[in-house]
Amino acid sequence: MTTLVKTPKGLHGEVLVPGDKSISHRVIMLGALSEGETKINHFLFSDDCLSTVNAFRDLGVKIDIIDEHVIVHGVGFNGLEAPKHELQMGNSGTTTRLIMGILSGQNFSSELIGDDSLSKRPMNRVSEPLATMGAEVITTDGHLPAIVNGKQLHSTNYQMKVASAQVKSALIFAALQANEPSIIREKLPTRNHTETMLNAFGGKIVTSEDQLTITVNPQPRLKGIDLTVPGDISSAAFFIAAGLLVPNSQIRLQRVGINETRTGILDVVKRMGGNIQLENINRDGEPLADLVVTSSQLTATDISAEKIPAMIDELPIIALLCARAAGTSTISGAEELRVKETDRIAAITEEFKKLGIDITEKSDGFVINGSQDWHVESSQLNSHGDHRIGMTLAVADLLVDTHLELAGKESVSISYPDFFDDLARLI
Ligand SMILES: O=C(O)C1=C[C@@H](OP(=O)(O)O)[C@@H](O)[C@H](O)C1
Ligand SMILES: C=C(OP(=O)(O)O)C(=O)O
Repeated sequence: MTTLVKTPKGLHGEVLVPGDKSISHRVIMLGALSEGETKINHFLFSDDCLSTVNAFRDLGVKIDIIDEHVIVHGVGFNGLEAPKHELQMGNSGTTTRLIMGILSGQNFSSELIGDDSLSKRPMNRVSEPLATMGAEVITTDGHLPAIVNGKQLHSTNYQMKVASAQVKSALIFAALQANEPSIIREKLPTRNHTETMLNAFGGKIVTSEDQLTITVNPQPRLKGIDLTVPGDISSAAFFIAAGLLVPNSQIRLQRVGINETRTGILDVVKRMGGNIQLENINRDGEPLADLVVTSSQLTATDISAEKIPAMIDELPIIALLCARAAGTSTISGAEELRVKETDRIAAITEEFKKLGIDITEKSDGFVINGSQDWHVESSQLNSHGDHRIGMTLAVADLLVDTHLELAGKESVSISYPDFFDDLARLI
């Protein structure tokens, strides 16, 4: 891979990890639905989050970007305007599914379109539960393009069928516009940013002690806030792996979000014997810490369904940790990976085999026999247009002497436009 020095002698330095993608999407949405201004620091300027910014601009919301800061001039739930053309969702599943919940309760219709990858991803997981509230989301055989015909919504008491923060959040956004309180029951706890952020904006969302039942009180008057977005642990994950796997490394990852619905990777690394120290922990609002990562010898682990939501986007890079660890690791209950930007189970298996990794594809995950000694079978790697596969392969490149080519490396701009620059600075 042209930008990198082969097999570096160790990675050293600090990375200010870019803003959290999930939180960046939500702060634009909540800011738009609030009264007054929302001022955002450390917003993630990546393609996915810009899809959210552009969609809300198309809905009549003024959003200023001044230097590195974003100011959303909120219009309230009743202030969105009918878009003059289709809303372009780009590659972003989060934008699409959350906005469906918002648009379902408006008094106009909207059409949502997306790129080829997004147009293959399932949308009936959102349109069907929304229909229990009287919403009308008309998909194309369960996919985009979709038309959302805004309706007066009523409350729901809904048991979720998939463990998905996107589906949960769509239902919460719709429930805010309903006439009575709604109850949403999760299968497994998923990231809770919508709930915690809504409460910070003045909403009343109550989560049960086991995190599985969410009660949404409708018709809140939301007020804009000032927010500094924490670093994205899903982006930090690539440097966590690089720091652990490249011998003689020590890296400090600054101001990373450590919300416990997202830190599955930290638990896995600990179980595998990896050395990550948390420093400068700050628990005002979304918790943050610096992560200090030191090269470690890893041992194999098993990851099953109940652990998956807290590390769903980190599974490609966790699979790489397993590929380097001593022993046989299994990842199961991860069938959701098949409906991400690409089929991540198939893509990881195909690309890891090129690297000489002993990996077996399962319907819901992998079995991986780890080794420090891979015999590269093909140097022509492919991101499959998926940012997380691309960054995983870039970390793998640090571990082999063979010159590798990565097709589709530009896909990193979906969540981490400066990824290759930040990596190069550590070498
Ligand atoms: O709500 C969110 O911000 C996200 C939820 C997850 O998707 P699912 O809800 O489909 O699990 C995750 O994979 C995605 O990157 C971001
Ligand atoms: C799955 C992801 O995002 P989204 O669903 O928003 O496209 C991701 O970022 O890995």
